[in-house]
This record gives sequence, structure tokens and C-alpha cells, in this order.
Amino acid sequence: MIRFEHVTKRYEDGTTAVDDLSFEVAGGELVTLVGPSGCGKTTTMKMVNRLIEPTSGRILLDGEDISGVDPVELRRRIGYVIQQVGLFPHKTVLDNTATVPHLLGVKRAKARARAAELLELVGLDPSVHGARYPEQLSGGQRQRVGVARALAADPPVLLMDEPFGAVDPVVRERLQNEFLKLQAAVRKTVLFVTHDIEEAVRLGDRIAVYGSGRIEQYDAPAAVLGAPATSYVAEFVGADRGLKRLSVTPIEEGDLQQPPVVRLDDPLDRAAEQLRGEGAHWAVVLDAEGNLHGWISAEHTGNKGTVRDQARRMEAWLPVGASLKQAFSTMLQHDAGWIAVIDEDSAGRFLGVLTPATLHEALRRSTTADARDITRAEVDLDTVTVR
Ligand SMILES: Nc1ncnc2c1ncn2[C@@H]1O[C@H](COP(=O)(O)OP(=O)(O)OP(=O)(O)O)[C@@H](O)[C@H]1O
Repeated sequence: MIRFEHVTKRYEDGTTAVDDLSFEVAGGELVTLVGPSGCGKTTTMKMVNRLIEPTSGRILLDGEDISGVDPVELRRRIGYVIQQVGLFPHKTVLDNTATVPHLLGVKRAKARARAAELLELVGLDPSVHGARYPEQLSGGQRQRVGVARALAADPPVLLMDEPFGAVDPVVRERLQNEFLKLQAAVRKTVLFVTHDIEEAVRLGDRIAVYGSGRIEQYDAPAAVLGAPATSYVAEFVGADRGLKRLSVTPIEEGDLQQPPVVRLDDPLDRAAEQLRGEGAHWAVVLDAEGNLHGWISAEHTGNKGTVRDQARRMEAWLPVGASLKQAFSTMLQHDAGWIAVIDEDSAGRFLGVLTPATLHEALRRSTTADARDITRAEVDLDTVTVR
């Protein structure tokens, strides 16, 4: 979708801001450009909508060399969100959002109706916030309007330059979560500049870690954190990268162990026999549909009655796809040696359990070490020791 081919930008004073850059962003992908100040992120981004022209090399949008596209026409296909949102102070929020469609020739009433939809999409109530002026909004609300406005012409590509940089960390995290939900729905091709590795990891399908004018590593967040390509990247992502990786690695079905399972209506003596046979101290209890009910300890089996009489409710569970960080945190919160994992999409069907050992394995898997021919011993798990 967006392709950089040997792109270099040298400013007139001789500064090489971007040096022979080649990379590609797939359609519908969210790529974060992350790196220290002055490493060329903004220059990279501004070359995509021709606010800056490359010194050499080509940029292709959907296979078309953008140097031959009229900049105004090009920018209609590209939404642009910046930190200082750039809203018109004398226009209401609704009119700010409706500006682009209106400029594109959409009738005023229709443009405003679309603007109201977009405000709702970014979590603002058009009937409350629509009539306000930008100065009557909080910083976080202004950023939301900036995103709504960038989406107004429904462009396939979004460029976002530190869009959440000016708000406090709590609002920032909320905006990030909202944006991820929005992106799951609208699936734009996004280039997102940030100098914050946490933000890059949280939002990006892939991350481009910039050194000076060059990309040092371009990969999925888990891989950048798990197997930094250079010592520069390792230092940039931080010594706690193992912990960061927990938050970007989802629980997958293949990570799970299958413990002994009994049903609510099984007689207790049969459950006791089963657990003895398997040498287990506990079993997961499922209802007749295979959904998670709870668990039972071996010492509570063997009497008269059914499993239902002795089963305990299961507090420590998560849906498949939740992050390993949530899994770890749930284990700690419930002081549990294992947690149950269910499929929320099929009414809570039990899939298996995650233990500290399988969590550790899942974290190793997340580096895709095997695919890269990296031996497991080289995959560094220095900061997360799960015993
Ligand atoms: N118009 C310009 N003329 C000369 N040098 C420039 C110009 N714009 C940017 N630079 C230089 O190019 C380099 C890259 O700048 P750029 O703004 O792309 O970095 P950045 O990674 O986005 O930084 P930041 O995170 O601070 O915004 C820097 O050394 C900067 O000083």
C-alpha cells in the first residue's frame, strides 16, 4: 500500500534526515515509527503527503509513484493528524469536522450529518460537544476531534504525528485504546509517529525502530522486544522489554495445557477414581455444554453425591486472546498456580489452562524464534523469571 524505495532526504543545510530508506506498509496495517528526537520520523511521514519532497528515491501509494500525483489530490486520500490538532478556533466542533467533506463538495447538511457520525465514532456526543468551540474542550477531546476530522473524507491512509503527545498519561492510554477499537473497525493504512516505545508497542502491528535517518529494525512488537536486531534497538526498547512483551503477546490455544476434566453431574466417587488414575490433585469442572463452571480439589472427591456439591467457582479465568500480561496479573491477583482459558465467542467453552510454565513457553514463542532460526537459548528472557 505505502512503499518506500531507497528514499533519502537531505535538507539544504546538508542535514541527512532520512538515509536510503526502503520499507513497505501493507493495506490496513498500523505501523508505528519510533525513535529518539531528530531521527527522521516526521520527515519520513511528511514525504508521504508531499509536504516534504525526497532528495532521491520513490514513494509508491497503491503502486503509484506519488511524485506524479497532484499534492492536493494526494492529500484527499491521506488523513493527517498532528499533535497541535490545528482546529479552526472560530468554528464549532461539528463544523470543524465537516470542513473536509464540505470542501470536497458534499452538501452542508450531509457533511454535518457525517460529522456527527464521526464524532460519535471517536467517543464524543455530537449533541453535547458538536456546538462547542475548540477552546471549550479538554486536550483529549480536541485530539478526538482531530482524529474525527482526519477520517471525514474516508481516506484509505492516515498519517498521525504524535497525535496523543500533548495529553496526560491516563487520557493518553484511553485515547490509544479508543483508537485501537476504531482502527479495528475502519482498517486504515496508518503511519503513526511517536517517540514513546510503550505507545509504539501498544498500537503497532509492526514497529519501525529508527536510528539516525535509518530503520534499525522493522518487525512485530513482540519480535522487536524479544529479539532486538542490534544493541541500539535493545537499549532503545529498554531493559524491561521482557515485561513489555508480556503485554503484546496474546494467549493462543496452542499454549494451553489440558488438565483432568470432570462434569458437574459426575458422581464424586468416579471423579476420585479418575483423579487417582491421572495422579492429579485437582480437576476443572465443566457443565453439560462444556462451559467452565469451576474446579474441584481431589480431597473433596470420594464422598457420596456429585461433583456439583463440592465444586468451587473459578475466579481466575481469561478469554483466549487476552495478553500474557493479563494472565500473569490474574495469577498473582488470585494467588493461583493456573488460570482457565475460555472461548468467549462460543458462550464460554473451556479451552485449557495456562500455568507459569506454559506462560513462559508462550513468551518464547512470541519472538517467533523458530521461524528466524534463532536458537531458543539466544532468546533472552532476562527480566521475566517465571518459576
Ligand atoms: N527544514 C529543515 N531543514 C534542515 N534540517 C531539518 C529540517 N527539518 C528537519 N531537519 C532535521 O532533520 C532531522 C530529522 O528531523 P525530523 O523532524 O524528521 O525528526 P523526528 O524524528 O521527527 O524528531 P522529533 O521526534 O523531535 O519530531 C533532524 O536533525 C532535524 O533537525
